[in-house]
Amino acid sequence: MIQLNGLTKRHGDVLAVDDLTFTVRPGLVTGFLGPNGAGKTTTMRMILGLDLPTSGTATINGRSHRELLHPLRTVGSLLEAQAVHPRRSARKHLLYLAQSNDLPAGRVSEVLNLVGLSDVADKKAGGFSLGMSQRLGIAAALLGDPPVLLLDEPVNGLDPEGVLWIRTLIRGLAAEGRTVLLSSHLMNEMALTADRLVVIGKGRLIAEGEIGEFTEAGAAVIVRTPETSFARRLELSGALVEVGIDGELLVTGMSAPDVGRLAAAEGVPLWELTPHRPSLEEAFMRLTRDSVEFGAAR
Ligand SMILES: Nc1ncnc2c1ncn2[C@@H]1O[C@H](COP(=O)(O)OP(=O)(O)OP(=O)(O)O)[C@@H](O)[C@H]1O
Repeated sequence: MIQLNGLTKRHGDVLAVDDLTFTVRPGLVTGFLGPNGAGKTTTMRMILGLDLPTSGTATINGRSHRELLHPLRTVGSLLEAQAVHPRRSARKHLLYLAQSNDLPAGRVSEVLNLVGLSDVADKKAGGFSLGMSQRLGIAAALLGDPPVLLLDEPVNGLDPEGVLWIRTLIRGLAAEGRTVLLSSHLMNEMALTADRLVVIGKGRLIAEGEIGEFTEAGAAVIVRTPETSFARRLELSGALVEVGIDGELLVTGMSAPDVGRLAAAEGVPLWELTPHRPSLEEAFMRLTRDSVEFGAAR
């Protein structure tokens, strides 16, 4: 389990992370989302003891990272910037990590096999493609067989086969009871991989919950009718109505059957009555539209 309590990080004038409190539970994949500059990497770096909080705490299974005797046995991580010596082979890199964490050398071959790098294990890591480097990073994260994993943009640079591979791997790790915190900008991928979401913007918590709750919250009914006064009639019955660019009504707060019943009772002809559930991407854009650091003018 990962627990954040009032976690805050200030870089000069920038409040990169602002009083974050949330829990990442075991046995689930928790997606960590936010627009560019929201503070995701800074939060992960503080959980991993790479940045010191200005205030607040981050603990992994009840301890701060610096209290962990053999960190790789408790938490594995993949951060965007990979620190691998370019002239060192994948195997040597992992052996070095294993030694410094008192892990058996035999574990190195196991993780190389698990990530599909056995054939290139003795090649210099400097010549690896982005996808191979990601796989090496994942091998390092899994080296200590840790109960907690933090993965920042793990599908970066992977081809479709690699993306499917990592999705299956991550889901399997959570199914084994591990705690997995995963950040990604790819919403479709997140929708397929995560069970829960934590969304932040400008360093602050915006929302958290089961993935289905995010799309349910934005559920609407698309209505087309030649009767322009029907929008007002819907509002008088408690619905919220937005008019789309083609004149269609986007109705929230009322189910499709109730819209249909009201139309029938009023004798209003309907040309369309379609329940609409937003994609995770639409739900995310709606949630974070006030927290985008570098957005296009609207
Ligand atoms: N070392 C630093 N010095 C000054 N400002 C920093 C530093 N690190 C991060 N920031 C600022 O803190 C904020 C949060 O950055 P962070 O990289 O954590 O966001 P992010 O959500 O990971 O973004 P992205 O999705 O673009 O990777 C940004 O405004 C960033 O410019």
